Amino acid sequence: MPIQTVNPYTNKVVKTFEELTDDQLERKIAKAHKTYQSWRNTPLEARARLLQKVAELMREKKAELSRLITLEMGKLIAQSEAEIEMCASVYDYYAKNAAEFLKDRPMKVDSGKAFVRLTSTGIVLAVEPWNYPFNQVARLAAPNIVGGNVVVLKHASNVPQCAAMIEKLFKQAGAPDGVFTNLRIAAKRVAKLAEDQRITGMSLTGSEAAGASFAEAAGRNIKKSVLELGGSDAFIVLDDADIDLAVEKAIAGRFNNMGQACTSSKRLIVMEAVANTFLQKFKSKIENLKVGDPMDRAAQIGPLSSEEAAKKVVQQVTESVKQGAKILVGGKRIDRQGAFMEFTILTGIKPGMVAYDEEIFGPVASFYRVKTEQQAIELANATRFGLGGSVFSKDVERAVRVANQIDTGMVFINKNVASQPDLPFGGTKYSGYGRELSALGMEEFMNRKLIYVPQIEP
Ligand SMILES: O=CCCCC(=O)O
Repeated sequence: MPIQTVNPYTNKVVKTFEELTDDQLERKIAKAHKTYQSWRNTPLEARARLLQKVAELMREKKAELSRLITLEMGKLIAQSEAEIEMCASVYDYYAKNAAEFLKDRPMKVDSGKAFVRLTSTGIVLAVEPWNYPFNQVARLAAPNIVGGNVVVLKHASNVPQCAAMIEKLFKQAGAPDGVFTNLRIAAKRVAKLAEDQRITGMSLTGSEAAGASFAEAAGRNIKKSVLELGGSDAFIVLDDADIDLAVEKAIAGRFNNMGQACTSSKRLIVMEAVANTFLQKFKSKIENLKVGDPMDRAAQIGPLSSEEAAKKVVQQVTESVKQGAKILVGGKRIDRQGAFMEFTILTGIKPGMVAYDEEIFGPVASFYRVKTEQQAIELANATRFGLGGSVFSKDVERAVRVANQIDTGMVFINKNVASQPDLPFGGTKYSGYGRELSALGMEEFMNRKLIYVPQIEP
């Protein structure tokens, strides 16, 4: 994959970038390593101030940064702005809470004194995806940098300008060279980086296949890794749900970012008693939306991230239809230039069909009817993925009881899954392991060091 900006609204190449040579790469890692020696000893207050400054700059430059996201991966401009706001709140959150999260943890011991202290470990390698090109980076960079680690980023090859901009923001905020470093390299060079002893932790958000080879490289080198991979989140609507609320959240959950999120509400599982009402309202809200330039605030449907992405999603739909699924709405490319496809609802999906077995990373809602709560739970769990899920019911205790039986890392009640800085984010099963955000995200690449002072007998 060339490292280049291709505008998915036009499918035109905007700019192509050279990869770093091996020498350049080595110089950047050496610099990051050298900087780590001083950064780890820089007072926490100064590290927190850096994050605050990054947050401020992001808000100041919101219009420019949002346009870059939209240019490179096609997100509707208002959603790009929301990403930048969210991202600034992640930097703020860790700036404000790091001192609390890093407090020594006293241990109960029979004699003497013992505590666990979180200490930094070195360079953390972040391999990040294009779908939230600023926010995915923030969730790894903020807790690690404030914790005293330094970060090197291998970003997706289709968002090189976003990647360069994040490095620039850190510099403008006053970060010493090497605290945050953008590595413009191809994915195939990551395995070699895993062998580098200066790199002490590795985090990847991406596909299951990329995660497996990344974890293998980390494992061979006895390195801690965190994986945030795909998902097939169930969006369960129980028979006592507020249907208008459920419809509103299902639209956001499935179609925000053109359905290109690991936590998109990919499977709508609705109890028979309310299924027709839900489906009719859901369908009516996605018909007759305005298709257009994602830079134009009036557009409601923009392009997918690339021509290949749009082709793949339409092909998954076509294959599912050949296998017996039905298209209720959409299902096709939109007849215009750019990586466009229609918002789609699929019904009649059965095990063995592509739509049942694979993650569909685009604007396709898979609709299922179930008769009972138990069937909803079983269907929700009938996937290799275990990232998130939602349960809708006016009876919160009932919803929590259902949530408790869903095998995922996160379940939201009466809300679509969406990250926020103070909630842990991550999955189980083939969706990966480890957590980002909240206090848990702060610990992944820190050393939980025991310090024990025995009682010296006089
Ligand atoms: O692909 C992962 C998307 C995460 C979306 C979020 O941060 O809510």
